[in-house]
Amino acid sequence: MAKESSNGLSKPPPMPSPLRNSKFFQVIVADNFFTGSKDNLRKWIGHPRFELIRHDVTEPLLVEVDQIYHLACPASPIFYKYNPVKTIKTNVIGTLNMLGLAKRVGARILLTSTSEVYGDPLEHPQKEEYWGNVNPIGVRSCYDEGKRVAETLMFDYHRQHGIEIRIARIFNTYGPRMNIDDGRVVSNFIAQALRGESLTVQAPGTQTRSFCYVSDMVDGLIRLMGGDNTGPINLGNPGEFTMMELAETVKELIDPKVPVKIVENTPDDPRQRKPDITKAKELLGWEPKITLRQGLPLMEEDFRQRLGVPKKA
Ligand SMILES: O=c1ccn([C@@H]2O[C@H](COP(=O)(O)OP(=O)(O)O[C@H]3OC[C@@H](O)[C@H](O)[C@H]3O)[C@@H](O)[C@H]2O)c(=O)[nH]1
Repeated sequence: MAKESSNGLSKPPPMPSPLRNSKFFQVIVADNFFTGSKDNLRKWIGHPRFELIRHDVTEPLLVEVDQIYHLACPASPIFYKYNPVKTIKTNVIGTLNMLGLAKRVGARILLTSTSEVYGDPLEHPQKEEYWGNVNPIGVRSCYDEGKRVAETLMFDYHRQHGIEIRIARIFNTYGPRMNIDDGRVVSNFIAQALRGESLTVQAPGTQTRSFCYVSDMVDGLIRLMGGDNTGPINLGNPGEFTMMELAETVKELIDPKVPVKIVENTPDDPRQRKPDITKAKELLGWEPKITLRQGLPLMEEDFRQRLGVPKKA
């Protein structure tokens, strides 16, 4: 049972799943493949302790598990805005279904929430105690309000039913095997530079983000799941860059000749984001190891292979 709960626990948890005592890990992946790809799972398909189910979390899922990583929801703004009703359904109905599953089988459940719960933040860097500055009727709200409701549901199930919960607030994350057309800034710039196209910096270019390499993120999520703290805990790399700086770094790495083009932005774009990761350091012993300058070349290599662009001699 979680030792730390900021809001007090009213009920003991359901009997923990007996699967906790099993000798081997088995992994079941459920994905509707709206943004995910089977190709990324190729090496596990056919493994005796791996199972892949085409499933949409907006429908109930009946499986026997002892840990649930509830990662479902498109995370790129262009994808989550594409079908906003579906996005909020995924966050509300999907989270209810996953919590229902956790309750039925006595599993611990981890939600990947987001830095977007802080909205366009008025505090910088963002601490977990900050309640955020979110527009409830904006075009991003299907995602940021969706994730805020998902956090609420997690805590309500924790307080009312004793479910063991973990919440991570993930900041912008990148790495190999990311969808080339994901639409987020790191994958866009790398793909554009490799194709010799202009890097599309959305105006004004002074807005900032903090970029976390995928293996650091996965390490943080596993520590959070295995630890004693409910969260929410920020997981992100505190290195902060303007989009113009990111474009210059990608140019320098891949092709100094590609131009930078300032393009139109949407009015909802947050101006700054940087995690305060004191909690993750203290409670999980976690901090990112891979800097942006170390992570970008690893992603470049993977994108080169997939785009068929050889390295210049
Ligand atoms: O081609 C592009 C794409 C994006 N951008 C800019 O880059 C910045 C970052 O945008 P991204 O699309 O990568 O995503 P955001 O950082 O806004 O949100 C993301 O970060 C937090 C995650 O939890 C969310 O899943 C995701 O929404 C924005 O200021 C955007 O205007 C560009 O300058 N050019």
